[in-house]
Amino acid sequence: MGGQALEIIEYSTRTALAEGVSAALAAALTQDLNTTGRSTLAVAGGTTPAPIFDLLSQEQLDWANVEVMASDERWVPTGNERSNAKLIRAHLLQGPAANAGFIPFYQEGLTPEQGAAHLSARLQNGPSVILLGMGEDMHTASLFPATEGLEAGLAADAPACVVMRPDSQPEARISLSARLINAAGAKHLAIFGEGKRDALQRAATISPEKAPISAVLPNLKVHWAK
Ligand SMILES: O=C1O[C@H](COP(=O)(O)O)[C@@H](O)[C@H](O)[C@H]1O
Repeated sequence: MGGQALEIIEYSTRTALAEGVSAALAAALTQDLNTTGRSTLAVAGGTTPAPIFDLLSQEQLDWANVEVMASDERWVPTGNERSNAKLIRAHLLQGPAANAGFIPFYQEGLTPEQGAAHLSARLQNGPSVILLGMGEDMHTASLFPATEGLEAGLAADAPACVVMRPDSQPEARISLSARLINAAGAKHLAIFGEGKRDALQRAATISPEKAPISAVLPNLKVHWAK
């Protein structure tokens, strides 16, 4: 496998990364709003993006015409500490950005499969702007290596959303498929630490089945800080 060229924007601090990524997302949203009057933003959950959300939420954008969703969700109620929706509500849908719409993935009373089917019907166009995260195991969104459901999530004709039940995780997940992620006009990845940078560089030489992040590398803008 030849490997894919990676352009990594390095920042001297995590704060500088948050400023840079927030500005890049705001610029991509502004471009959409100026050209079509609307935009859709998907964002990672987990431990990395809260400082980016805090800054982005304060941008003076036409948030009423922006719809926000997670790149993936743990199948837990919104009040649960592990809910990505809870993180997004607490850090992104605040201040001016409180005017944005929000598309929740978790639906009380539905199985993950039912939830994914509903979302796939609703999200045919997918997000225009996306902020991804990545684990050291090279998962992105909730496309986890060597997990049932990954083949469907990587397929060229994948539905918008797939269900994943990674052995390493305590609950089922719903993830945007690689097809939908790659359809976004602006794709950003924010990662911290040497371990994730090394993993990303390794992933560029490995198949998506073993390193799902490698399925979304084309046109991906990578932001890294120690
Ligand atoms: O489980 C998840 O993991 C990834 C990476 O999270 P981090 O805590 O290592 O930053 C995240 O991008 C994804 O949205 C989340 O659900």
